[in-house]
Amino acid sequence: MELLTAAEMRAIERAAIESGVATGRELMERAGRGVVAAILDWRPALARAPGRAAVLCGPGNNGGDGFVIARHLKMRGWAVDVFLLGAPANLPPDAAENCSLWREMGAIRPLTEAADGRRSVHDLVIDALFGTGLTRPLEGAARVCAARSWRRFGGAGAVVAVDVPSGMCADSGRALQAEPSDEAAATKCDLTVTFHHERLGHRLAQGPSQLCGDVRVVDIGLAGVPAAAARLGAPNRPGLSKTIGHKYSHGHALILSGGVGRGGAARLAARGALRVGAGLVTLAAPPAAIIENASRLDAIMLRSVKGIEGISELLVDRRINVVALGPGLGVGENTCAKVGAALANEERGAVLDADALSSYQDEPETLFRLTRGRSVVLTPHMGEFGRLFPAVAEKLVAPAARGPAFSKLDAARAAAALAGCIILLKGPDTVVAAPDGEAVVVSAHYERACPWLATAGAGDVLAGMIAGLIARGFHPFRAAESAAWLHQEAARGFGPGLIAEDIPERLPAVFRDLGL
Ligand SMILES: NC(=O)C1=CN([C@@H]2O[C@H](COP(=O)(O)OP(=O)(O)OC[C@H]3O[C@@H](n4cnc5c(N)ncnc54)[C@H](OP(=O)(O)O)[C@@H]3O)[C@@H](O)[C@H]2O)[C@@H](O)CC1
Ligand SMILES: Nc1ncnc2c1ncn2[C@@H]1O[C@H](COP(=O)(O)OP(=O)(O)O)[C@@H](O)[C@H]1O
Ligand SMILES: [K+]
Repeated sequence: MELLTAAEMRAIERAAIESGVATGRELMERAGRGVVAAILDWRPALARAPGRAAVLCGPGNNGGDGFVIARHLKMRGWAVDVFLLGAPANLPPDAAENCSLWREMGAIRPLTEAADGRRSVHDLVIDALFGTGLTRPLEGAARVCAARSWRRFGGAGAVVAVDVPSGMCADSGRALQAEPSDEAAATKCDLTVTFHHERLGHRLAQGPSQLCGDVRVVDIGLAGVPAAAARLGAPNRPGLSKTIGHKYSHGHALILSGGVGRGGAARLAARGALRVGAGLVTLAAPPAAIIENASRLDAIMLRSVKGIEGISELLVDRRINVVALGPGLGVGENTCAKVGAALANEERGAVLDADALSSYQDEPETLFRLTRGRSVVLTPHMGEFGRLFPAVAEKLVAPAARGPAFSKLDAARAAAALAGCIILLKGPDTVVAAPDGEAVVVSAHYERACPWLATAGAGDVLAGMIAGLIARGFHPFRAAESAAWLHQEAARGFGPGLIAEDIPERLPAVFRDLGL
């Protein structure tokens, strides 16, 4: 499923209008009617017993949708109070037409009346203040209404956003704020109803975690999506099945381990690589750590390697087609030397995580010279990302003062362009991006929420799973996308109480559910 920016959605709408598929009025009618149908489907009790609704209309076409919604609710027997920000005379044409139609059915009150402090008497509040046209932070009555939504409008049954919660940037999922000292303001909704395809903001940052509530997509008869649009990440099911071949045809992954007492992270990664289906997995440990690892490993092979030369000697074996390193290695020059050895052969894939990333915090460009144009995946969490890409991270943490705001997807794309390889930027809204701009959001929100993944070692398992899929012949982008999806799915299936060790053990059930 594609995830659109506001500009992409506008272009699709414009193309539909210009080609005569539909007029703007028709699209607005379908949008408003679709929102009402979606709400009543979402909460059937609201369909059985019409109550009282407040519709908050803004000065653009999002407000226009609001007037259509008001009309359809009223036709279904609802008592409807309509509040408008600004004057009817200033509305754009389609919204103005729908405003006139509403005025034949009911009154329009200024938004300031909805913003006053009295307890809401409404069973339903429709937030049609701003949609994809939001350019700056909310002010005045709109800001007060958004703030009231955090208290559920003083007792309202449900708050429903049209397209996006007002105040939230549709491209980034971030609430706009003028100054760092200003609190960001956006409506906190129980349901968001959007059109054609989801926007990126429904999947990134605060969008899914704090603002949108549930999300429903309404078909308004538009067709097509731009080729460059981002997608929702998926598991690449056909590539995951194993039908033919012996163990060597499924690749050989090498995981580099830390020293004595520091091998847990590498063992977790190795287990992830093996369970995801790599034909062979070898863990390479310093001689002093061999007994410790031998007592913990069976199917995973173990090799003793002494220093950087030891790693290079092992990597003479061309059948080892991917190396994963970083977890448990420690930050410093020695780890940089290991990265150099791991990346010496251009044909081999690599996954760099944790200390393999942080070791380059003083000289990220040294790392990028090694990774550019290579089959490499970097898997930073936000902290590691900030060390490698400080200028990019700064844009992401600076207050989003203007829409469209810089997004996590923009950040991952910028980083992939700098490093010249695949970036997987972690979190519940994990983004995978390639230097050519291809990007997916592997979303652990809504029905796929799995907050139990925020546990020590989960990232190490993910690095191993990516390596395992690269070993199996996946393109590094697909490996990162599929592994992140499987990782979440394993956590989702296991549920509360999950620890990192459980993730690889859950993969067989995930594969069975995929029908493999
Ligand atoms: N695309 C489609 O296919 C379809 C789109 N549809 C609907 O249209 C919506 C997009 O409509 P839209 O472009 O008119 O933008 P919208 O969000 O209503 O706001 C723009 C107005 O707000 C103003 N403004 C901005 N920020 C502000 C602030 N902080 N405080 C105050 N003012 C602010 C801005 O003024 P300006 O920035 O120019 O000063 C402008 O006047 C979309 O979300 C969907 O609901 C559907 O009907 C059917 C199909
Ligand atoms: N709230 C969350 N919901 C879903 N996944 C999460 C959440 N928080 C973290 N994750 C995922 O858990 C993993 C944690 O990795 P990381 O931060 O590297 O931890 P560690 O270094 O301890 O292994 C990442 O894959 C990340 O995307
Ligand atoms: K809205």
